[in-house]
Amino acid sequence: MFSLTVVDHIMIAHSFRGDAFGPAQRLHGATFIVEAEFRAPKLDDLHLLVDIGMAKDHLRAILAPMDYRNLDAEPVFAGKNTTTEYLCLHIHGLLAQACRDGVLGDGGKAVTGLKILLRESHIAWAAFEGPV
Ligand SMILES: Nc1nc2c(c(=O)[nH]1)N=C([C@H](O)[C@H](O)COP(=O)(O)OP(=O)(O)OP(=O)(O)O)CN2
Repeated sequence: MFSLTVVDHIMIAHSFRGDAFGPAQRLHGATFIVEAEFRAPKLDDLHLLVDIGMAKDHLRAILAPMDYRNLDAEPVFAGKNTTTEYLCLHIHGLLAQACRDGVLGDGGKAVTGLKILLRESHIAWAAFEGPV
C-alpha cells in the first residue's frame, strides 16, 4: 500500500457543551496542524498516487471555510461539539468526496483510503481513517 501525506493548518475559535470540558466550555482558540494521508494500492502511469499540488490545494479549499472562524457561528457545525475528533471526521468526509468526484484527478479516483490527523498541541492529537 502506498501513502502520500500533505499538511496544512487552521486557526479557529470554538466552545464546547458539556461539563466534561471544564474551562473549554468557554470560547477559546486553537491552531490545528492538519495532515491528510491518501492511500492506494497502486500508482498511476506517472508513478503518482495523487499529485501533491492538487492534494494540498484541495485540502486548503476544504479548510478555508473554517480558518480564522468561530466554529460556533458556522451553520455547518450548528449543534455540534467541534472536538478534534469531530473535525477529523468532517474533513475526511469532504476530502473523500473530492476524491470520488475526481477533483484530485485520476489519481484521486484510485485512492482507496484516507486518514485525517489533527494535532491540537504537542501532547494531543486525533485521527479518523476510513475508505474513500
Ligand atoms: N477528546 C477530546 N478532549 C478534549 C478536546 C477534544 O477536542 N477532544 N478539546 C478540549 C479543549 O478544546 C482544549 O483543547 C483543551 O482544554 P482543557 O480544558 O485544557 O482540557 P483538558 O482536558 O486538557 O484539561 P481539563 O481542564 O482538566 O479538562 C478538551 N478536551
